[in-house]
Amino acid sequence: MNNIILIGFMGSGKTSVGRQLAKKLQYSFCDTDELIEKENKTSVRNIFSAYGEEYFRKLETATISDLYKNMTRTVLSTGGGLPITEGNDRLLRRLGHVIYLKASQETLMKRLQGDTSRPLLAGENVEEKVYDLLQQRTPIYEKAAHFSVSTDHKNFNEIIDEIIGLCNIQLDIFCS
Ligand SMILES: Nc1ncnc2c1ncn2[C@@H]1O[C@H](COP(=O)(O)OP(=O)(O)O)[C@@H](O)[C@H]1O
Ligand SMILES: O=C(O)C1=C[C@@H](OP(=O)(O)O)[C@@H](O)[C@H](O)C1
Ligand SMILES: [Mg+2]
Repeated sequence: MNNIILIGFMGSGKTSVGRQLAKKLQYSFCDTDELIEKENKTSVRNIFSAYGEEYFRKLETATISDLYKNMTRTVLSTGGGLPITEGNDRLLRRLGHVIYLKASQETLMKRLQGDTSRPLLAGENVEEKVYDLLQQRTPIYEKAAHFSVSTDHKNFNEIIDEIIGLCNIQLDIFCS
């Protein structure tokens, strides 16, 4: 159980917090979107437009199923919709500590402003889309996670230190 899994809504900071957390812990870093893009040699946006959301969800489940074999000392950031697919919560929890990065609608709107990489938020009425998805998904994130961390008005270091505290990880500090 020496892995940390980050879940939460688009824009909650899973990818950016995960990368910095891994660096601080000297852990490996993986992001399910990045693994899928590498494996399929194209962007998440292209996969959605060419094959649809359902196909992308199958790729997500296959990706986390594969990781179980040899993932250790790793921070895994997930795509925001990954825990929504039935059964994925169980797959995530057997990989490690599952942390839900929470953010308010207001914070998310600020962080997602001008984004063009997330197909579910493309086009008009982004605020309404975020609101509806947040209503649907919040209880699922809460149920899937071992711990929740609010990210509103917090910088990356504050969030990272909170996660480390929750997972009870002892940091070895090497002075040279
Ligand atoms: N705590 C934070 N403070 C300020 N900006 C943040 C914070 N968390 C995330 N961001 C910014 O929000 C945007 C989305 O973050 P990202 O890590 O891609 O989220 P996710 O992977 O959850 O969709 C990025 O521009 C990132 O720098
Ligand atoms: O919430 C979602 O359904 C999605 C979130 C995205 O990842 P981020 O949460 O890292 O933005 C990416 O997997 C895809 O666009 C779908
Ligand atoms: Mg991400």
